[in-house]
Amino acid sequence: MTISTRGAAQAPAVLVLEDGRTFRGRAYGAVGETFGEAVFNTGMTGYQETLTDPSYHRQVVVMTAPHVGNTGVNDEDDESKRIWVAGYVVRDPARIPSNWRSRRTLDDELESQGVVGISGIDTRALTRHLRERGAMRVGIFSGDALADDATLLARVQQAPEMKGADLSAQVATEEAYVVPAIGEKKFTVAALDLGIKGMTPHRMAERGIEVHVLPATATADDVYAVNPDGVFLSNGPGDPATADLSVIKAVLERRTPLFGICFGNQLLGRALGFGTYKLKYGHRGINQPVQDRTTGKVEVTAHNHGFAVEAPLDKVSDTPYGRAEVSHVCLNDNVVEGLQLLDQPAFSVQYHPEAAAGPHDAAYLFDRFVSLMEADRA
Ligand SMILES: NC(=O)CC[C@H](N)C(=O)O
Repeated sequence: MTISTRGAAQAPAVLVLEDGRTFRGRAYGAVGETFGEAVFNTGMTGYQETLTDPSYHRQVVVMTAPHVGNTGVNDEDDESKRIWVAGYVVRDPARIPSNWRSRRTLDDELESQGVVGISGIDTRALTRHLRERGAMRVGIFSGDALADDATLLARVQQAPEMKGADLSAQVATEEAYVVPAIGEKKFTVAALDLGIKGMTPHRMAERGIEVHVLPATATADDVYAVNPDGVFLSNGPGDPATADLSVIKAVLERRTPLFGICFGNQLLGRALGFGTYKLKYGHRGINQPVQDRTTGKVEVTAHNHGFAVEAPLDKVSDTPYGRAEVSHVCLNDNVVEGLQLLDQPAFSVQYHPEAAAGPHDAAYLFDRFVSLMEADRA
């Protein structure tokens, strides 16, 4: 058992929002300074998956769950090779992790990976502030980085914004790699890594798909070099308005079965001619209600998105690649959560059917992708 000796003994830390609101607490993880976009995640479980989700690159994540770190850090649940969040904000860190898989404490893991965090602040007040004012830039400062409030505020206001940020290439693999099919191989999929989570190729592999994960900079020639039955567009950080759409357009031209998740949904939307916009504070958590309008069924789903597609909910749209419609919608706020083309085998969702962490209600979407590839072959 590892007992954290820190907690209240930690150095003072301060969190400064770009509108000047300030919260004082204790350093959690590394001591130092960090900047990013302040966003809140409402998941009661799954902090290890959250921390290692590359889509959180350059974001400071505020956990609304008041007690974080209870199950420590294990060697199985990482979604990528490292922690990506730019900073971490918790109310009450667990000092004694308790789980049969736990190998390290969360604060030790944050410290060893150099992730600056803060604990002991009123995360409910901070979340309500972000909900009312919207996601905004933030800084966390401790140790030598502490200074007077005006100096810290000026530094936060100089940090880069999320709008306009082109980040996929910073988090994606540089080299292509293959995730083999589990059991009999039935299909080959080329997956564009825009910030992919490890569970996603695994969910495909479980269905007999050999997944060729390609760098974010892959060209259409790279995609077709693997002779794919289908193409997959991953999740990823940053503003979808900055992404290059040439590969997606080439795939749509050739009518290859296409499935996208999250950033992938936004890029498919943009390739179809829809806009994307920044939500006020985004959807981040594992209990978001979504309706699949193609079946009427409601599913509880995992989300992590700050941008969304702007597409008409009440009519079929004509696009350069045929008719398209909104297939999924969030029941909390009517945000577009999925798109499907009616004249060719392409669809996408704004949320996370790979469910790491999260409920498994949306796993059928991987089966839908398999069905499209089967039909395309027939
Ligand atoms: N998880 C994702 O793919 C996030 C997509 C995009 N960066 C957003 O915040 O909306």
